[in-house]
Amino acid sequence: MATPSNKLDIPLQRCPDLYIKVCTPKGRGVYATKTIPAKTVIDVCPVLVLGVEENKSHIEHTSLFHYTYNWPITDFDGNKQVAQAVILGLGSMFNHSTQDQNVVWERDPERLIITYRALRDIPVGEELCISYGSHLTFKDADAPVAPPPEEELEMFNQIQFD
Ligand SMILES: C[S@@+](CC[C@H](N)C(=O)[O-])C[C@H]1O[C@@H](n2cnc3c(N)ncnc32)[C@H](O)[C@@H]1O
Repeated sequence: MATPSNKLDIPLQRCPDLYIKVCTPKGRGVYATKTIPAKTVIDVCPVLVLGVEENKSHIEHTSLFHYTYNWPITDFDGNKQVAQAVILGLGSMFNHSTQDQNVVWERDPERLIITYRALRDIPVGEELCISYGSHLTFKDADAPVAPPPEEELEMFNQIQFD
């Protein structure tokens, strides 16, 4: 058996208890086939960092735009910039959840990978979701539904007089 010998080599790890469900309200998504314990490594994904110009001139005009992550880089003059990166492996399949994120991710800029881990126990059948932050480019299928105004007023009255 060969093991990685260089410290920059990347041992891969993917949780096997997953499947991609198609035709969900968010398109395709990653779901658990078994309960996944908190802190389990879900996937280690290599990334492809795009040049800032390449991204602006080309990628932003394609569907790939909806799959890229911000990626901090330092240019040749030592200036810090935010580039974009395409995440290979399962990373590009995780949908967003505002209220029920159950997967966290961590960049490794030196080795050009992202590691995804379970934030808590994920029960069988649940979708694995990350957070894309607060600037979404689509209508959030998980957004909390605001109560109709009369119901809101009733709730307010209850809080005041109960
Ligand atoms: C990185 S892709 C995720 C995989 C994608 N669902 C697919 O089928 O290829 C990001 C896209 O998924 C969809 N998506 C992710 N989270 C969503 C959410 N909370 N509500 C609605 N659509 C979502 C949006 O179309 C978004 O541009």
